[in-house]
Amino acid sequence: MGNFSSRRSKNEIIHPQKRRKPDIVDVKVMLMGTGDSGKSTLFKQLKVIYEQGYSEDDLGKYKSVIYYNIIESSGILCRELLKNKVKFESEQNEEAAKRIAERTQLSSGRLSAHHIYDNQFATDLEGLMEESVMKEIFERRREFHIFDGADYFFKDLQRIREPYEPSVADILHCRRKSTGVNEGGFLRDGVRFRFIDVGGQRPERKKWINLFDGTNALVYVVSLSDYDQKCYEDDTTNRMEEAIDLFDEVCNGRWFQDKLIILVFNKVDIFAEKIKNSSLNKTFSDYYGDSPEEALAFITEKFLEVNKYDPRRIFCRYTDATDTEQVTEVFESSRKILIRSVLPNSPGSKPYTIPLNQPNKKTTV
Ligand SMILES: Nc1nc2c(ncn2[C@@H]2O[C@H](COP(=O)(O)OP(=O)(O)OP(=O)(O)O)[C@@H](O)[C@H]2O)c(=O)[nH]1
Ligand SMILES: [Mg+2]
Repeated sequence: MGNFSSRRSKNEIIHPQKRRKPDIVDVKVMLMGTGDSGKSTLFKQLKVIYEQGYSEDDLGKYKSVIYYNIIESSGILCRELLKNKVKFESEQNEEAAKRIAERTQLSSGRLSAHHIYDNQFATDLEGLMEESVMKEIFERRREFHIFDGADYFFKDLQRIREPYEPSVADILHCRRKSTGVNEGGFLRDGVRFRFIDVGGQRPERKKWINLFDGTNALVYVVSLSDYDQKCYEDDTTNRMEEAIDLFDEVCNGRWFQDKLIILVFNKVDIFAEKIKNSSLNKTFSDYYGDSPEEALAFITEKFLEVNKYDPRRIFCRYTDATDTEQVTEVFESSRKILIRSVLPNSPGSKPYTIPLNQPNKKTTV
């Protein structure tokens, strides 16, 4: 084995002060929450906001994810229509639904997305989206665990026909369930922020504990639109109740008792639409309010009240993870809170003063 230092001549010795790199402080942040809450969407926004964004090459890689999202969702809806023997407006539409149901069967899983999503498929689906029974079932899509980006893509099917190049907005709306660990971040003012994005579905949570070492803060992501939906995993447990239980477990567990916690209430856009027609009282019988603001405050309180430790260390933020402007505001205010927490002696640092339940100003419901 070579001895590297012995090879260095006297002339090469660098003055220690010149050699010293500026101190960089690492801040490790875990992004956690139940499945589908929007963790990876926020994670993708880090690249848009703090890095060089998505290159054409990066965008192209999402093409098959987007096709699979549409294939899977349209298959579920068509099979449901056929199972219920609904009356289509035309025989042509019924035939189209049968073709889609067949081509999206699990046995077609061996075919590539591009192979399934051919011209015939695109024409069938575009035609079906004008069919009234399809429109009706599409309104009920969340009962069948259709991903939240479906509305965005199904309204724009013609653009997705070949030759199709995904946009950044497409990347933010598509859905790929996380099964491993995504790690990324950025360097700002001598602080390297490392964000860890994990899978939130039940089997994925078993892996979380292996990642906690050295964590400085937790960003717990809640999907506000979950309040009237059942879990993908068992189709019986209410999603928001599961998110509250999981938050209880995590924030009171030994790893995060003394850590900074930022609760990000996500999907404000879907929540704002949904709350007009679906009362929170169906899920929480102790809710008696009737405005969206009251509903939001109630949900916030439901999460905060499980915390058994110093309540001032939990900060709440409200956002739509697909909206870069809103997410920038959330990340920037979180970055400041993190710096104050991790580097308490940094210039301009102040003790925590942000009161509980104070939504970030720009976000309205
Ligand atoms: N409309 C809307 N859609 C959102 C929002 N946040 C996330 N989505 C969509 O919700 C779906 C799921 O988001 P993900 O970021 O993949 O969820 P996740 O928490 O990473 O899920 P797992 O990896 O399974 O734990 C995607 O289709 C996103 O585009 C939001 O605030 N508004
Ligand atoms: Mg994910």
